[in-house]
This record gives sequence, structure tokens and C-alpha cells, in this order.
Amino acid sequence: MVTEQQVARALEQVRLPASGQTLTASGRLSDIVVTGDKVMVAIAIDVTEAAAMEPVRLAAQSAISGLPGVAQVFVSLTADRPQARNTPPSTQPHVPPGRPQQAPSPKATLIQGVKHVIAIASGKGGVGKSTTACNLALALASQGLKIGILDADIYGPSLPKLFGLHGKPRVIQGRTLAPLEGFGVKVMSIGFMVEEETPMIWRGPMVMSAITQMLREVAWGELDVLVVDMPPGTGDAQLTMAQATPLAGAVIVSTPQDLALIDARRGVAMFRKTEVPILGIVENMSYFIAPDTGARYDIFGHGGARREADRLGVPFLGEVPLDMNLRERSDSGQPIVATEPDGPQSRVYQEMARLVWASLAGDGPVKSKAPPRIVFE
Ligand SMILES: Nc1ncnc2c1ncn2[C@@H]1O[C@H](COP(=O)(O)OP(=O)(O)OP(=O)(O)O)[C@@H](O)[C@H]1O
Repeated sequence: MVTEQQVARALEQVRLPASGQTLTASGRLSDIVVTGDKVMVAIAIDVTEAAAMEPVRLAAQSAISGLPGVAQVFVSLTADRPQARNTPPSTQPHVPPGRPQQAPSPKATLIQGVKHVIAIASGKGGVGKSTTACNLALALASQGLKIGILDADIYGPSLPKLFGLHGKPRVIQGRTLAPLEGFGVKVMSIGFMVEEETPMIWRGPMVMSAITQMLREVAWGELDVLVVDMPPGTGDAQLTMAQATPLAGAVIVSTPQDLALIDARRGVAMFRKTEVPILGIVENMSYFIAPDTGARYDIFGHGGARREADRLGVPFLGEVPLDMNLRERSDSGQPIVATEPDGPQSRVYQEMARLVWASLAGDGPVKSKAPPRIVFE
């Protein structure tokens, strides 16, 4: 098996054009992550250096690919402090339509063929964000839309399990990977690239670059909506990601408890800060119907998310009950919307999908932002 030291040595052959320093000596390398026959490494850059450093990235890529025992290489450029973060929107340079742009800000770089990218986010972990992302994607697809889903929850990727997908994405050409497909939805997850037991010790910038690669170096083809399952929380990593991903809107998932709702509020604030429209709030694990008696229990309290949505002035997208059937199907890779499309839970997701699509298509409360036109020379 290839070692981190061998990778570091290989990168000594790569020099930075400006200083002539080797990449290894430059202090720009992130941790080198080796898992089996896969190598992942990120090169820290300033956002303004993106174009100038691309040849360095390619050289690093080929230096590592040449090592014995390496099957897949994942080298990415990563800007720790994206421009948008330090620059108030009003002072960002305005690029008129049709004018070439030298160094596109991460936000401006849309994904070719993808009409809308939406984030499914939660202020706190374990509230059912991935379950919602998966079933919402399937519900959108069942309405005849072309849908992809990207697992950006890099610390705990759950889409492979939810969609019952295993195996490695096929390399189509160069670095471009083919997404896997489950129930008519194109699926990409870092979980396809690393073993399940691999500890996810990624540095913040590396997480960002892995996601950027999954957004841009995957042959998504023509999509109406790309659903992004975000990592839970509202910390720095999430904020950076919300800024670097060309989002048309965000769906916030919460359970009804006060504590979860406080976090959901933070989520709404975070997306507002990055000027991403809130498509709505979903209340997951909203109530429980006892299968034997049919009695209803509001285990975590009920209706909190709807009240919070009203208070924040954002749409409420539906209540998903705490349901054993839903959980069992999720855990066995048989998502409920695909395998029991007419059941009561699926109908909640269908309605959610209808509201989300209405917003994206411009018929609902949230208008999708007109994508800026970018021309590369
Ligand atoms: N409505 C529901 N009824 C029953 N079980 C649910 C429901 N929603 C989610 N679950 C279960 O709760 C667990 C956590 O769900 P999920 O992985 O979707 O949450 P998450 O917010 O994405 O978590 P993480 O923060 O770990 O990414 C899973 O086992 C899932 O099957």
C-alpha cells in the first residue's frame, strides 16, 4: 500500500511557478489522506490564484497517479478564506453579462446542465436531514423531474445506505466520475470513495474541496434539481459551503423540540446571511401514531417548526411523523417514497416536493435567483 511519505516525496517533484518552491516545502499541502488505493490531498491557495495553480494541481495529480498501488487520486485546490466571506456583497465586483471573468468567485461558478441546486440542512445532527433529502429527491423525480443528489455530509455520508448503493463511481474521462443511480436519481457520495470504517479526519478546507470536486467533476448531465445533503450544523464549514455552492435555495429540517428549533433558526440565519433563499422548514419526527392502537403521541411536542416558520416568515413544507416503517426502509436502502409511493408518509414528501418545485420554478413564495451569465475566455 502506498504511504503518506511516498506521496509527500512524489510531490517534491512538483514546483510552484511563482516561487519555484516544491509543493511539499511550500507549506500549502493539507494532510495527505491515504485509504487503501485512494489518495486525497488538498493544496491551499488564495482564491485569486485559482487559474495559476491549476497546472500545479494537475502536476500533483499525475505525480501521485504514477506511484505503484494508487488507483484513485483526488487532488484539489482549496481557498480557506473565500472572497465572498470577507467582502460585503455591495463591494464585490460586478461582472456585466457577456464580459469575461478572470477568477470566478466560488459562488458564481454554476454547474453546467444543472438548473437548480438546493441544500437540505439542519441546525443540529440526527434530526433526519438525510432521510428528508433522499425522499424529497425521490418525490421530485416522481413528478417527472431530472434529479441528482449529492452527499455533502462528508463526516457521516448516509446516502449510499439510504439508496442501497455500493461500488465505486466509474471514471468517464480524466477526472470526471459517473454518478451512481438509484430509483431514477443520480447519486454521488464521498461514501462511494472511502471505506465505511475510515475515520473522517478531514481538515475544513479539505472538506470544501472534496465537495467542490463532487459538484463539478461528476457527469451530472441535465438536471432540473441537484439536491445537496449538507453536513449538520451552522459552523464555519457549513457557512463556507453555503457560500461556495451555487444554491438556489435551502430547506431546513428540524424536529419539534425547542432546542432543535433554536438550531433551525440559526440555519435560517446562516442562509440569509449568504443570501440563499429559504425554501421552507420541514418538521421531522413530528408525531407518532401507535401502530396497534392508532393513538397519536406528540413525543417531541408538535407544531414547533410550523410556528417557527411563521415567525421567521418562511414557508412551512410539512410534518413527517416518527415512523418505524420509514426508518426500516431507510436503513435497508428501500426509501419509502420509491417503495411505498402511495403511503401516507410518501404523500407528505410529495407535497413537500410540489412546494419546493413551485418555489424554484417561480410559481411559489420564493423566486429562484436568475443565474449570472459567465463567459470564460
Ligand atoms: N421520520 C422518521 N421516523 C423514524 N425514523 C427516522 C425519521 N427520520 C429519520 N429517522 C431515522 O433517524 C436516524 C437519523 O436520520 P438521518 O440520518 O436522516 O438524520 P441526519 O439529520 O441526516 O443525521 P446526521 O446528522 O447524522 O447526518 C436514521 O436512523 C433515520 O432512519
